[in-house]
Amino acid sequence: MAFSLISLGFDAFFSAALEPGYTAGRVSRVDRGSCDVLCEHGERRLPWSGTLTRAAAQDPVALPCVGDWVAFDTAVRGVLPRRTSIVRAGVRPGDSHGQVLAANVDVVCVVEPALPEPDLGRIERLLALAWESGARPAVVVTKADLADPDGGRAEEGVAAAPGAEVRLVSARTGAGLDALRPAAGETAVLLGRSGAGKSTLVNALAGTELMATGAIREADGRGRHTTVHRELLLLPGGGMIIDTPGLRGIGLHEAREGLSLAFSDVEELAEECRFTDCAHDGEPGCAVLAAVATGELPERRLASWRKLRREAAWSASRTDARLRAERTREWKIIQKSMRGRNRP
Ligand SMILES: Nc1nc2c(ncn2[C@@H]2O[C@H](COP(=O)(O)OP(=O)(O)OP(=O)(O)O)[C@@H](O)[C@H]2O)c(=O)[nH]1
Ligand SMILES: [Zn+2]
Repeated sequence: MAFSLISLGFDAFFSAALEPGYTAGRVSRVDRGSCDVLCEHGERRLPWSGTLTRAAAQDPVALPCVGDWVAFDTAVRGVLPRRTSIVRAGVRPGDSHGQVLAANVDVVCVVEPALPEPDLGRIERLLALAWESGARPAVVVTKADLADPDGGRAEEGVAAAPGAEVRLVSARTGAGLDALRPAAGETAVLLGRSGAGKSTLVNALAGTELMATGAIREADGRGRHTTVHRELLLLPGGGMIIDTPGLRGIGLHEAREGLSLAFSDVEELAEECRFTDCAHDGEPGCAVLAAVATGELPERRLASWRKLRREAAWSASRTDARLRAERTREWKIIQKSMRGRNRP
């Protein structure tokens, strides 16, 4: 099956970056050393080129990830600039590079089940990641059929997500599903813990089409619901969705801007503090603590903001240390070559 690039979300932003002689395609899935690419010729499995492998040795962020637009011939030559990218902190110890979870998505859905009760701290963490990505964030509370009919927790969920859409859905009853469907040419990604109901949601949105995929998967023994790969899927109606395996211990990576947006209510309060460098730690005239005292700002949320800010600052300091080391190394190489040149 051939794909029209426009229906996959290709536009002038990407075509401007495509060098002549290469074909453009969208990465639907990544494996070790190769990826599946959707393009005008259908679906292709392509290896990395040598140049790409070398670039990735310097910075793993150069490798294609699901949702990327790539330039290829017989191999993937390069990744086109990402319009949006969801970046988590590196997973290996001592890793100061980020890991790109998905690229060029329009909507990031933070998926959290209604039961057991939604983990507001996890929602806030993933929302910071979502805001930082440049895409539209949304909170999707799944398994609405199991939720308390009074919906008290859903309101708390809304308070934890200022500026983001909050949607209550049930894959079981179909409630709220249609509002979730990405528009034609748009891409949504689902982020959330294992068991949150992401794959069930994808199946419900895909209807019969993906059930066939499920059957194919059963035939190759991979099982139907075990999401082990991030994968870009085409939905009826022309939208695309990226299902991800449940994320455990997702760390923030340079998420300062994302945190400001995810905690815009706290930051707005902080602007009202008497001292511009107020640490909200008992200083006189602190608007943040005043809001906690009146109950306007939940104490839990303030604690969550502090924790995530510390984490983001730590990750940024690691990146700064790496950049300094790289700069020193480059400087030494330059000095060495200059010394060589000056020698008689
Ligand atoms: N009652 C109810 N159960 C649901 C609903 N959606 C999902 N479930 C159940 O929740 C469990 C987990 O759903 P999955 O879709 O596999 O969760 P996941 O987020 O994809 O998990 P990973 O693939 O491991 O990341 C399954 O037993 C589903 O049947 C819903 O709307 N209502
Ligand atoms: Zn203050």
